[in-house]
Amino acid sequence: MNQSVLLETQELTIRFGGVMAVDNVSISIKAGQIFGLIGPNGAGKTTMFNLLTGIYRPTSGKVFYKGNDITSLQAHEIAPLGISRTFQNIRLLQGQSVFENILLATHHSVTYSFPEAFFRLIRYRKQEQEAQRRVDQLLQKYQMDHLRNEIATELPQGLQRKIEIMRALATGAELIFLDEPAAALNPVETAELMELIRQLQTEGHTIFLIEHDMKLVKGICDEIAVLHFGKLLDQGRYEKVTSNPQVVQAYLGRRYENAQSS
Ligand SMILES: Nc1ncnc2c1ncn2[C@@H]1O[C@H](COP(=O)(O)OP(=O)(O)OP(=O)(O)O)[C@@H](O)[C@H]1O
Repeated sequence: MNQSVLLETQELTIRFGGVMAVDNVSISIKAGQIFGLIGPNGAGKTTMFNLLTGIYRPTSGKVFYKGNDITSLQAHEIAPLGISRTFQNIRLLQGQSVFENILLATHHSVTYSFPEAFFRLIRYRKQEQEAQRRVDQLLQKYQMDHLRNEIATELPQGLQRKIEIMRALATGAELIFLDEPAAALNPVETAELMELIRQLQTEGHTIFLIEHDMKLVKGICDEIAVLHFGKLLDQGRYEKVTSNPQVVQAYLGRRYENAQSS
């Protein structure tokens, strides 16, 4: 596995009024890792994702991707760098097929230059055909082609999550953020999700996920970080971090016992 640092935060901080939602957090994620972010409700995990994907601008601190400072970039500038995300609440388009939902995600990469206005239609059609071909390839690769024309929002939760992940893949993302991907999934769906995430890692993707399901975290994460009231309590391998008394006291308790008994 390539162990170079892919994403790094330095003393990242955001304050909302009197709340330090993310407070001086420095973490680093290596290329090819599955990295988990855990912590109690309201600890700042989703805010951290929002900072890293250009939705929020930090009060102070820096974000580096492949060694480049991306702190001040906006979401539409970050996605083309090869960073994509899924959300805590599944955000698929109502009434649209699986194919259309994934195709839409490719549209940020469809470009045409102004001086070529006359040829724009031809160019657009070509790019659209290429995007459709890519989506069909993805559907085949991840055994979803039989669901191509199904309405995405009518499928079981596990498949909807998978479609969301495929939307992220369709953008060509190298680094994928997953915000509570196992939320609302049953144990079979969670096991399939873990397999999919492992497969993505094997294919060279780096995964940064937020999760409360400690069996999933223990099962697939190479490293984890723990947030508590916006502060980083610890970062490192699962066994080391989960034996840190501060972490146990702040968050783990029963969750940790459940994961250990698996
Ligand atoms: N846009 C905002 N404006 C004001 N406060 C915010 C905003 N976004 C987040 N917060 C606050 O920041 C803190 C961290 O919230 P965040 O949603 O990041 O927590 P979390 O760790 O993702 O929690 P959960 O596990 O419940 O999803 C909370 O106190 C929240 O109310």
